[in-house]
Amino acid sequence: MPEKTASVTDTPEWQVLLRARQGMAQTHMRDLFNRDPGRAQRYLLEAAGLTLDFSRNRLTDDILRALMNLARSCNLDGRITALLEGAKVNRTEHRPALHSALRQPATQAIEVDGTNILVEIHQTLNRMESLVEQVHDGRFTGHTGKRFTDVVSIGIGGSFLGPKLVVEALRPYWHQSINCHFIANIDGTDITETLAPLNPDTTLFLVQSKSFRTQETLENSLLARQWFLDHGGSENKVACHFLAVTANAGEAIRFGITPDNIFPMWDWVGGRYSLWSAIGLPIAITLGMDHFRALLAGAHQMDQHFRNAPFEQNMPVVMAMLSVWYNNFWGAQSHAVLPYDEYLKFLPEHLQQLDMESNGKRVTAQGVAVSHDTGPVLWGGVGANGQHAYHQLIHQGTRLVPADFIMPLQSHNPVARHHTSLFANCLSQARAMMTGKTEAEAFEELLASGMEAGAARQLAPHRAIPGNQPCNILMMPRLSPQTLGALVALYEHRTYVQSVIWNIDCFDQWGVELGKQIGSEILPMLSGDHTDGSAGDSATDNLIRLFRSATGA
Ligand SMILES: O=P(O)(O)OC[C@H]1O[C@H](O)[C@H](O)[C@@H](O)[C@@H]1O
Repeated sequence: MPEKTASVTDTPEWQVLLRARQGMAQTHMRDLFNRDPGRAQRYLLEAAGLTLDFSRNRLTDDILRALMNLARSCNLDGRITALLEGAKVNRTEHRPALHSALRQPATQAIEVDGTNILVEIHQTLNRMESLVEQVHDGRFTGHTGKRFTDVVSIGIGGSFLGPKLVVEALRPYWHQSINCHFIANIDGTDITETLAPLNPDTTLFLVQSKSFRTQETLENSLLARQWFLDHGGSENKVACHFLAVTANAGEAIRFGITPDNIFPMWDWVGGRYSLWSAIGLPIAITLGMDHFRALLAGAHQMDQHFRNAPFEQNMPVVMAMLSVWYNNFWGAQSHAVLPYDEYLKFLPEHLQQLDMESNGKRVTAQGVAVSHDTGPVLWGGVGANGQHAYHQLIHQGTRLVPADFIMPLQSHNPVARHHTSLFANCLSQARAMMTGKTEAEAFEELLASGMEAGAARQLAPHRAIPGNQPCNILMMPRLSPQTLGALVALYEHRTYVQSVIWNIDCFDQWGVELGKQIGSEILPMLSGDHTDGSAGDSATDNLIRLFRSATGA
C-alpha cells in the first residue's frame, strides 16, 4: 500500500492562502495599482538576461510572502538542491533528472552511480562540434561527395518539440549552407511533403529517439531509408546519410545505424528536457556549435539563478507560485502563453509537452490520490494573431485565464514601425486584461459617441469588460541563443517547482502508455492482418469495420 503522507492542503500555510483568497475576493487589480503605484517597480525581476514584470497579478506583498512560505513548507530549497545535484527525483523510474548538468561547464563533478557524468556530456558536445564542423566545411558529405544542404530530424515528442522550437526561433542565426526539417507525425503527409523538395544526395537524416522504440519514429525512419535507397542510394551508403541519437544504442544498431553514427542519450535526461543533449543536433547543425553553446550558457545562467536567488526574487519560483495561486486558490483551469514574436510560434507547443506531460498527474509521489488540482491546460499562440481570435474569451468569457506575454524589446526584422506596433499591442492587451472597462465607462463612451441614452444603456453591458485577468510580461533585449536558453530553462524550473508543491512526480509520463498499447493491438485489425478479434468494445469495433470497408483492407 502506498505510504500516506500529509497533504499540502492541510498545512497552515495552505490555510493562510485560502483566507487570503477570501480576502481578495472583492479586490480588483485596478484597486491594487491605485493603492500602490510602486508595485510596478517592486514586482520586477531580472535573471539571465530576462526581465519579468509580474505586477499585473492578484497579488500583494503579504500574499507573495504567504506563497513563499508555502514553498518553504514543501522544502522547496532542499528539493531544488536534490534536482540540481542528481538525487533520484524521478521516483517511479528511480532516476535523477539532470537536464541542468547538460548545460553545466565541466568544472565540478556530478556523479550518477559513481560516474562523473560531466565527462561524457562534454565528450559528446565535442563530438557534436566535430560533426557540425565537418558538415559545414564539407569534410563529411553525402555518398556522392556533395555537401549536405538539408538536415532532416526524425523524432516525436521530446525528440522533436524542443529542437523544432529552437531551430525555428533562432532562424536569424542559421548557418547559411544548411536547411533544417522535421518529421514527427505518423501521417504520410508529413514525410511526403517534407521529402518532396529534397535531394537525397545532399540530405542528412538524424533519427532521434531516446528509447528507439517509438513507433512513429521507427516507421518514418524506415520510410526515409527506403526513399534514400529508391533515389540512388545503396545499403552500404546508408551510413553516410543516417545518424542516430539514442539511449538505446543496441536497438539503433539492430535498426541498421552504424555504431560510429550513434550519439548517446542518458536515462537521467527526460525526453521533454533533452534539447540540451545530442537531441539538439538539428540545432547545432543548423545554427553552428557556437550558438548551441550560447544556448546552453543561457540555460546555465538560469540554473544558477534558480539555485541561488532567494525565493521572492527567484523568477522560476515566483512564476510557479503564481500559477499555484491561480490554479489551486482561484480555480483557473488553463494558462496561456502568448509570445509577441513570430520566431517563438512553436513555444506554446514545446511548453505544452513540458508542462502538461510533466504535471498532468493525479496521484502524489507516494501513489495516493491528490486532494487538489494539478497542472492546468497550457495553450497559446503568437500575438497579435490571437487578439483577433481567442482573446475575446479572455476579455469577456467566464473563465480566469492567467497569461504570460513574452516580448523581445528589439526585433531581428525592424521594418517600418512594425515592432513598435507589436509592442503597443502587447502592452494594450495586458492593460485591457488588467483594467477592463466598467459598464458605466462603456455607457459614457457610447453617449460621447453620440448614441441615444436608451440604446447606450442596452449596449453597455455587451461592451463592458471585467478585467482583473492576471498576466506576466517577460521581456528580453533580443531573442538570441542565450536569452532563448534562459527562457526555456525558466519554464523547466517553473514546472518542477509546481510539482514540488503538488507533491507529484513531474519526470514520468505513464499516462501515454495505454494508448500506445491499445494502438499496437488495433493496428493489425485495421490492416486486415487480424480480422476475427475484437478491440474490446463495440464502439472501436464499429469504426474498425468502417475503416476497413473504406480502405478495402
Ligand atoms: O525519444 P523517444 O523515446 O522516441 O520518445 C518520444 C516521446 O514519446 C513518448 O511517448 C513520451 O510521451 C515522450 O515523453 C517522448 O518524448
